[in-house]
Amino acid sequence: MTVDTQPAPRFPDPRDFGFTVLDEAEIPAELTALVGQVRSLVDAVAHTEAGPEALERARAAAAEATAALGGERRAIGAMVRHTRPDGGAEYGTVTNIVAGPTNPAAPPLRLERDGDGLRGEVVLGGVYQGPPGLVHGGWIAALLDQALGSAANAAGVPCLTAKLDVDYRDPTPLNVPLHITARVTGAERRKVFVSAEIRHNGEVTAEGTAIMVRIPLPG
Ligand SMILES: CCCCCCCCCC(=O)SCCNC(=O)CCNC(=O)[C@H](O)C(C)(C)COP(=O)(O)OP(=O)(O)OC[C@H]1O[C@@H](n2cnc3c(N)ncnc32)[C@H](O)[C@@H]1OP(=O)(O)O
Repeated sequence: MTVDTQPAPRFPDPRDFGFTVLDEAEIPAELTALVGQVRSLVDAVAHTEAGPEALERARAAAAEATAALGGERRAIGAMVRHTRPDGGAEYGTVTNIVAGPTNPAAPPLRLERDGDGLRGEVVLGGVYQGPPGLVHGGWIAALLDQALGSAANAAGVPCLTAKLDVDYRDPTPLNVPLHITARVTGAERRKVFVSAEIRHNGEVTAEGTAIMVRIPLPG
């Protein structure tokens, strides 16, 4: 493989390309608490065996909570900036389905730099179930895609996934810590090659490799 490009040291500021960006510190604590509460609600609803009266009370309370938000919506594409301890900035969409801090449907997965790559830990509960007691294969792919994309983007250039390969090596259990690692393994022209693993108790349950393609930026 020819490695003929070097990653740029800094990811471009999305504001320069017309995106709204908020700093993660600007997310109100009340919103973070609400997101956590809704995650608990989704888990409770998915697994409830409550009777009709309790279900109707819960539905009415949920409708009231929806109305309380007043229809004020953040724009699609809004981004959030995470400032690393070294002062560098990382960006993601604020409602990213895997890692978005305001998305109750996101587990969420938080990835931190670790040497040349990224690592993170996540616990997926019953709402991520596929086969009995196991994480849905599509969500395993989603976790890997996020880790792979984040590793490529952490190298400093915006990329999109062009090709994703997932090797499901062992069942991935629910309700246990899953350790995720990802790293860039090479680059060739606009292609960035990345590799990631999900481990439980030190054993690899799934591996992913991807070809990410760098997006040409205006100017
Ligand atoms: C900001 C923080 C982000 C946080 C992480 C987010 C993680 C989530 C990541 C995602 O889920 S991204 C969303 C899913 N992916 C997409 O929606 C991408 C859809 N596809 C496209 O938009 C285009 O196909 C793409 C930009 C990937 C490539 O189109 P281009 O027209 O720009 O590229 P082109 O066809 O010129 O190919 C450039 C190189 O890539 C190679 N390539 C393109 N598609 C490929 C493919 N599918 N498989 C293998 N190689 C591929 C192609 O062969 C070529 O290689 P060479 O330089 O060797 O000639």
